[in-house]
Amino acid sequence: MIEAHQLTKRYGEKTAVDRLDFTVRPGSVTGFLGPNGAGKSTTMRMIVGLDAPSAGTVTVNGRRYAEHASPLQEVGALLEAKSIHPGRSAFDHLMAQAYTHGIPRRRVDEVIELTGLRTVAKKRAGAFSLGMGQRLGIAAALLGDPATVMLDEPVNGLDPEGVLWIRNLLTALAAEGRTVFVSSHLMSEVALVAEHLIIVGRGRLLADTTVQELVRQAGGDTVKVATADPARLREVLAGPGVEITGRAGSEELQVTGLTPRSIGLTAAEHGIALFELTARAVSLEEAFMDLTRDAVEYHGTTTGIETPGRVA
Ligand SMILES: Nc1ncnc2c1ncn2[C@@H]1O[C@H](COP(=O)(O)OP(=O)(O)OP(=O)(O)O)[C@@H](O)[C@H]1O
Repeated sequence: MIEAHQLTKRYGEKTAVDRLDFTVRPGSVTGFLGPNGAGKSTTMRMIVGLDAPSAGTVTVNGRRYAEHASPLQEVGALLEAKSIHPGRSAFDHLMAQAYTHGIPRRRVDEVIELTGLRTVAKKRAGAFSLGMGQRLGIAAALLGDPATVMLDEPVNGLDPEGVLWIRNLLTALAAEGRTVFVSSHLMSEVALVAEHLIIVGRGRLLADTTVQELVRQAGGDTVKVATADPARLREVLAGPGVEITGRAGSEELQVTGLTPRSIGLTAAEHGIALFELTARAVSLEEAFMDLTRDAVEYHGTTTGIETPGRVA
């Protein structure tokens, strides 16, 4: 479990992390999302004591990282800046870490197996591909068999096979009851593994939510219906929990609270012809962009490319 209370980091004038409050719980994957520069890496560095908070606190399993007798057994982290000796083999790198933390050799063999590094374990880490280097970083993070696993942008630059491997690994670690905290600036990627989402922008907490809830808040699932008689269709569809909008004079209606199937059946019952019946799920990417639009530091200036607006 990771708990942040009013966590703040200032670099001179710049507030990189601004009074963050959040809890990351065991047993599921929590996505840590935000545009570039939102403060994700800084927050993660503070979690493992690599940066000191300017104010507030963050604890792992109830204590600050530095207060744990065996921190590697509490939290395993893959952060962006890696410190792997390029001349050393993957095995030697892991052994060196294990040795300094009182971890048995058996565990080194286990993490090598778990991360699929067996065939390259004796090769120089400096000659590793990005994907192999990432696996080695994850092997190191898992060395202490930690209850909490934290990965900063783990799929950056990986090929589809590597992305899939990490996705499955994260799901498996959470299923074992671990706390899994993973950062990304891509909603589509996180939505595939995470249940819980912590979204930040310019250092501030923008949302502490679930994937489902975010979709619902963003307008849920809307059905677009086109008919020659929108006024009558409105009448027959009206009911509790049903919301219908549409511009005056337009053949198009936007309906929430009904499935395309029930709209089609009701229209048929009343002899109303439909020209179009399209389910339009609000994409998570759109919901995320809506939420973070004001927090993006650098907007492109290309005209004519716009994010599709939300359906009211
Ligand atoms: N050591 C530092 N000195 C000064 N400013 C810093 C330092 N580290 C980070 N920052 C600034 O703090 C802000 C947050 O940076 P951080 O790297 O935590 O964001 P991020 O969400 O991880 O972004 P990205 O997705 O690009 O990695 C940025 O504006 C960054 O420039």
